[in-house]
Amino acid sequence: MTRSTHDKGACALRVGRLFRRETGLSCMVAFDRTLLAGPMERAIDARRTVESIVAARPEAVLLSPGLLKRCGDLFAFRGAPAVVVRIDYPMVGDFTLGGAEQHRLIATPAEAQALGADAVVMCLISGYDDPRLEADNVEAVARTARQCEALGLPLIVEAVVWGARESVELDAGRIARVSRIAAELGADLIKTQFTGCREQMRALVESVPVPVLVLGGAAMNDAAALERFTREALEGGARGVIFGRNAWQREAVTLGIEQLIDIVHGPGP
Ligand SMILES: O=C(CO)COP(=O)(O)O
Repeated sequence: MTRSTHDKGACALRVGRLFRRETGLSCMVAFDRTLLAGPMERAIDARRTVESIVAARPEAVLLSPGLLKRCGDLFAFRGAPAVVVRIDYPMVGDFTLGGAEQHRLIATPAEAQALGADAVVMCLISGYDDPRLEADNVEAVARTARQCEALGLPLIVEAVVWGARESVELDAGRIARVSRIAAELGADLIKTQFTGCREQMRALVESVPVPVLVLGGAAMNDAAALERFTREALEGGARGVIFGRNAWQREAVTLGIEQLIDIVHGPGP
């Protein structure tokens, strides 16, 4: 078997493990915001938050490299969620450095895999104030995709319209554009924004040749609104969700995530 055949198979195998067999969908929890924001409400004791997330058994949990080092043992049992590691540091929006946008890699795919990663995440951001940053970001995604291919490690690209040049209003066309670019650069999965419109999600999904997951954004604090948002995205063809604050900032973290899992997959037997 040639190396490339083997690696393509390894990546497909690992991508498949991120989805529930019965539904073909995935409910992931992103607990990586504190990498950029520092301590946050309901995430002061990071290990406790990870414990509460893992107890709900989502398909995967997204963590920073440092938190995986401190909390990896919480995933060391059969049937535990997969571990996805963020390997970049996007300084945009609230996270600019002294007001200036930047983007940096913080680990290689091989380093993340050595920590126990089943997949890695990095951003492709459309809308930096300085367009050269977008070019650098494109190059970093492409280089990382080639490294992931050599390891058979899935690359999830968070393809988003975020930077200083973008308006706050979500633009479905621009989101679809950056998602397609991410897939063409070599992403195995896309994590992107959802405008709330099923038809716009359908158009995006049809134009992107890899599975699409939607991110959650700021906590809605409204279970019905969150359910509606999730259902519309899935009806639009999204293969799942990867929610952060709308998962771990809920009042009862484990129960809230269990409810989210039921929305995605339907109630258990
Ligand atoms: O995109 C995310 C960070 O990876 C998810 O976090 P939020 O849902 O809290 O925005």
